[in-house]
Amino acid sequence: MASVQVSPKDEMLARFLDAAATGNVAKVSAMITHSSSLINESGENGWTALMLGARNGHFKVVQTLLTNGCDKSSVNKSGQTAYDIARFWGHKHIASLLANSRGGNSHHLLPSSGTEGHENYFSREYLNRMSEKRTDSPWLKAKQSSPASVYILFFNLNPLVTSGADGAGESERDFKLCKLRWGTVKELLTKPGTTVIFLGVEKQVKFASQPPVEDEDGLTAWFALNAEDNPMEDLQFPSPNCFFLKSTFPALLQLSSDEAGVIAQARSVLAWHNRYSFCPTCGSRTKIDEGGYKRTCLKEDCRSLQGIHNTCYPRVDPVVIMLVIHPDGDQCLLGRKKTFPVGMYSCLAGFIEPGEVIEEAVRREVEEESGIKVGPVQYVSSQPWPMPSSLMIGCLAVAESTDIKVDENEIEEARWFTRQQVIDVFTKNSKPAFSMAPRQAIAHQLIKHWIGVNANL
Ligand SMILES: NC(=O)c1ccc[n+]([C@@H]2O[C@H](COP(=O)([O-])OP(=O)(O)OC[C@H]3O[C@@H](n4cnc5c(N)ncnc54)[C@H](O)[C@@H]3O)[C@@H](O)[C@H]2O)c1
Ligand SMILES: [Mg+2]
Ligand SMILES: [Mg+2]
Ligand SMILES: [Mg+2]
Ligand SMILES: [Zn+2]
Repeated sequence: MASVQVSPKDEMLARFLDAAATGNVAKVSAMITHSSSLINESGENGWTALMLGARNGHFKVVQTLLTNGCDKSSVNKSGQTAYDIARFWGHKHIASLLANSRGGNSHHLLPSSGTEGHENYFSREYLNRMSEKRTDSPWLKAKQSSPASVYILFFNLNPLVTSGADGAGESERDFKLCKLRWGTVKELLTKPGTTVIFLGVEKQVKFASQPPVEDEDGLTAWFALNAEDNPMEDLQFPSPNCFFLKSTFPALLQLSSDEAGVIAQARSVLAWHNRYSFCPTCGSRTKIDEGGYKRTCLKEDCRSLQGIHNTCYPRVDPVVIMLVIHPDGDQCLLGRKKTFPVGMYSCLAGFIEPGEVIEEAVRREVEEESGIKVGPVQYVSSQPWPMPSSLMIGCLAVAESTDIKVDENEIEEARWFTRQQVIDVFTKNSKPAFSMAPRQAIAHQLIKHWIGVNANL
């Protein structure tokens, strides 16, 4: 009996399809490098390598084929695409990968809701900054000595606060800013190491504790002071319960929303003065201008006096912080730094570099820290983080790969957590898989946003 002749071409195709069906990524990759036309060839019943990889749940095979330009739209003799097959067999993240790479769009994994209504801790603008008044010296001078003006005091960049809750641990307390009057701080204002900045005027509502003193123009100005030496001995404080916060974190997270916003502004500007004592261009002495919003070099021929220079103004360091969503849409990537409390995981974050847009910074930082490649990025909300002057730019992002490889210099571990594990942490349903950053951190709000929007929590 004559045996059926198999051509070398058919034999190669059979080996290629078998490699895809059994998840042999190395072989698939090697064969398409050697013979690129194989990639879209079909065998029995019109099944391509992509369909076989999708059928058997081989994510990396599918990914390799897609990366090498495989046609995702081909159908088998039953009219199914690789995407249909992956869905039918329940390989959700392969289906997502295929769906996303159809036209390269995985935006459907991102919530379509707007970002209005997001208010993060440290974000509330309680004061009207009135920047136009910063150059109005007579107005500023009058406001400084007005009995209606409010002073908040810092020592070592820690605010003077009062706390009602006796005996409670520092982290559970509700701190309130001590609002001082000119009469109390006027001696301090004359001391050489004291920095004073104008914060703005109260928008409308006054703090209940504030005495009803008003200026003629009806504007209550706020100033912030940073003292170089501990001012406690020299000053008479209105309440014996006033004290300077000892630690910045987490104590600064225990203020009311109104006061946290004022602290974000004041602490960042004061920290800038504290750390930029001399002209960054020539090293000479500087003087403080514009209500504390500018430092001008005192050396006449300094280059920083020619034109406008960012070295003269308070700095803000933009940081991207992102919740990365798995291609299956049902998991998110969280990491932990060595310094985190045991069991705590949070969003990845990193400073934006010069010449970089937000989206690219998200992609670079995620890949640097976790090895994950990121596709679409969606802005959600932002948060000033006055330690000393970051602006956290909160985003959701969709991963295009899933294998984690952490940069151990930056983070200790990164993991995918399922939506259910995250929900369990929020609802305290069962033994949680991890602990969350505090609610005042934008990381917490980003995670909640993802869960809330997708799971109607
Ligand atoms: N609010 C939140 O929920 C939240 C969450 C995570 C991180 N953060 C803050 O985000 C910031 C950045 O995150 P990261 O540390 O992961 O960044 P990162 O991943 O970029 O790594 C930090 C390193 O970047 C370098 N760097 C570059 N520019 C810098 C700059 N302007 N200031 C300081 N270091 C700079 C330093 O070597 C530093 O060690 C941190 O300050 C952190 O406090 C806030
Ligand atoms: Mg980093
Ligand atoms: Mg980082
Ligand atoms: Mg970085
Ligand atoms: Zn100079």
